[in-house]
Amino acid sequence: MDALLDISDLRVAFGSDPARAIRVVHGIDLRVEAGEIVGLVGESGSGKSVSCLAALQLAGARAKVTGEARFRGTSLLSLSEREIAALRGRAVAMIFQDPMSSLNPVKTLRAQMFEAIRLNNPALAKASRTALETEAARLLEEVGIPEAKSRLSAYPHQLSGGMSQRAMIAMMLAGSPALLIADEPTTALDVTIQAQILRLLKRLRDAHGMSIILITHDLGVVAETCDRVAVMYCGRIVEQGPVRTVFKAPAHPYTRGLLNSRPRPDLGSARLTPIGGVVPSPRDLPPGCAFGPRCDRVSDTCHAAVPAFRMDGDHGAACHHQDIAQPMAAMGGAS
Ligand SMILES: Nc1ncnc2c1ncn2[C@@H]1O[C@H](COP(=O)(O)OP(=O)(O)OP(=O)(O)O)[C@@H](O)[C@H]1O
Ligand code: NI
Repeated sequence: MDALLDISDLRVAFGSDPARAIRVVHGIDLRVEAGEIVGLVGESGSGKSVSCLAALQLAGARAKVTGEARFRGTSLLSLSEREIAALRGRAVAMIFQDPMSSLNPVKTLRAQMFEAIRLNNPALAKASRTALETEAARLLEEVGIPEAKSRLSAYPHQLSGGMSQRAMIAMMLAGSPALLIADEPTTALDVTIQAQILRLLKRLRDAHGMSIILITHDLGVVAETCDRVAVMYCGRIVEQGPVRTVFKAPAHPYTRGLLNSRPRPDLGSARLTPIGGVVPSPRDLPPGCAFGPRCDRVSDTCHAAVPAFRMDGDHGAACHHQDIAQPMAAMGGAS
């Protein structure tokens, strides 16, 4: 059966002159099944956002995108602007880190909810004010905004960060999307609110069978929320698999590094071991494996060739030394 979303060999470069274009995504493969929550992790600049934006034709006019991104079998990259615009919001929705910047500061929640409903729910495109009001209140209640009807007159600045993100999620639900791409949706929120929003996303998946791609820096968020995880480094997916498997027995040294550097309040900050070195710039990638210069297992082979991605069952990695994959016994797995 077709996956809900099937990205294959997706490449993104920026710049109009092909000879001088900066290549930032180097051929990624990612499948998302119906009802699945897939985490996309990696340090800043690894290409998480650009990959998702490119698949939806949102990477901007300067982006040169090749490869394939199929949604329910339809090739997204070959849709016309009108066709993809119709799909965005309805079948596929995106939410971002800073809900405040996505909300219009001079419009009430009511006006913005009505707009989202009219635009993304064809059945209510010409609905009466009463019908829109009922639907807006229903959506706000679904995302856990109490006394929804009375909140509709609020302006964005009257909502807390958590409430704003809930409101954004309510607007996105107006179109009943099958896939939600959530780009760092909780990074700007404090820990308690973050946990509430993540629980909300899981509840929406359970209630509607919605698939979610959750972009995050935070492996704790992945462990809590995701079924599968894909780890990106310098524009490539270097490891992917079920969250449990990847946390218990990471096959790529970069994944092991991320797991080791994850803050573990239970162990005290003394256990924090950051990955040495810095992420190379996409203008200046090292030859061979891009993680080579930071890797404790690096060998001549690593500098000579980019390692191919090898899948073993449902878990795979791109490392010349992945046979050295070791259980993360000391980490306690995905608790
Ligand atoms: N419009 C653009 N023009 C040129 N380069 C871009 C553009 N957008 C992104 N990039 C570059 O593409 C690379 C990947 O960026 P991207 O935003 O996808 O990273 P990310 O993994 O989402 O990081 P973060 O965690 O910081 O959001 C970066 O080197 C970035 O500078
Ligand atoms: Ni990003």
